[in-house]
Amino acid sequence: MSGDGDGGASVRRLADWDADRLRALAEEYGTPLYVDDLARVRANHARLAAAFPDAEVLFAVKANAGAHVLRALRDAGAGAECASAGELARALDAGFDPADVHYTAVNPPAEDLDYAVSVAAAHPALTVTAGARDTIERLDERGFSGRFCLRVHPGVGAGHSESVSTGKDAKFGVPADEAVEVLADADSRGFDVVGVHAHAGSGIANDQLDEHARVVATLANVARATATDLDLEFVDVGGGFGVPYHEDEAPLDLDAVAERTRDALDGVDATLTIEPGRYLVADAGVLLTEVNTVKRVSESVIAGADTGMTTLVRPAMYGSYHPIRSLVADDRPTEEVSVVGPVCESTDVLGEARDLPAPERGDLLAVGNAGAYGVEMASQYNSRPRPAVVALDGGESGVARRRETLADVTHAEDTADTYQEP
Ligand SMILES: Cc1ncc(COP(=O)(O)O)c(C=O)c1O
Ligand SMILES: N[C@@H](CCCC[NH3+])C(=O)O
Repeated sequence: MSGDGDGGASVRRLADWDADRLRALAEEYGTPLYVDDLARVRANHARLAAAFPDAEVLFAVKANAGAHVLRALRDAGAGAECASAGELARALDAGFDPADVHYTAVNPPAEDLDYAVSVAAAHPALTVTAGARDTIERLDERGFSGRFCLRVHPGVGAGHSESVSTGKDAKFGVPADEAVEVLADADSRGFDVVGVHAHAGSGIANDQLDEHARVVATLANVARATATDLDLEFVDVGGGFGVPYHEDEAPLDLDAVAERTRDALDGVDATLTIEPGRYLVADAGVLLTEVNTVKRVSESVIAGADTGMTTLVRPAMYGSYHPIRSLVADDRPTEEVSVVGPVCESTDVLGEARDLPAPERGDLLAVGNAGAYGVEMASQYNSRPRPAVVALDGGESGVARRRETLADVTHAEDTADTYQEP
């Protein structure tokens, strides 16, 4: 793990992290602990920006909304794509210029829309993206007349699993064959129509570039069909750029993605916008957890760790693979180990049948690629406080998010009145 985020390397594997540094961080801050390396975030942004030199890059805040990450990406020159009022507030707090911020609503609650419309009134440079006729009407009802982008349902999906494919038979966007009419409607309501958007799904791999290209081509067709009536500023082809989770998986061929994107745009006269989340932060983060229980059940070895699905839900939720490394001296014999958490669910597993040094109580484990959709999807299920997050930057480290306490778990409840009043 070098201080420059491993420079231009297109992937940082879990094995590349400095074990001594991770052990020292666990010692200093305790476990479970998320570690986000900001140098790596910046390196990922620089590589992406180099592959898409003419594109506007918006960071999909949902992947990791920590202020440390947002500030690092803002300073690197990225904008922000926000899926909720909360993400919008966090992006503005982190100092993003509203001109570089898109609020991309999916059937937004009324409070979200009220907030977004008020932000748009105060900051006319903000772009609001909607993917339903209802959302357009609800914006109109609130007097919105700002920069507007239409999310299109392209009819083509992609991603690491069916559950994260958004482009086909899903709730997102207006069907592509209705897009021209809906854009004209938004225009007639006085919205400043500036763009079209689509997102195929999350975790697009090298063998899904055809799907990606079809999504881009669909948007390009919509843009061309409206060109005489509307002066579209940008075509936003979404995010979804995948990263390798398995140790032997090849990195995404970013140049190929960029080339297929340019080809599919086929000369459309508008800025290309991309909104990656995972690609910028996944391999910049690890989760550190300590083994507190070792069991040998039949032929299996189970290492019970001090955290699991409440901290990193992806394995339980999608069956996702995250690399796991034991940070103990590697002179122990290797065994096939399942790493499980402390939650009362059988799916509370961080990794199954991994070749690891025979586990012992007190071992420190690192779970890789935890920088995206890790702490963001953490919960307090089983009344478990969420872990701390530490930011690394070169030789420096500091708490980016403090460890929650039991008081944080109960603070929204007025315990004295519980069960007293209806
Ligand atoms: C609209 C939109 N943009 C961007 C993203 C970011 O996706 P990823 O983190 O896979 O790049 C998502 C999530 O899938 C999304 O729904
Ligand atoms: N949360 C998902 C990705 C979905 C992103 C939001 N559309 C994951 O962890 O892979």
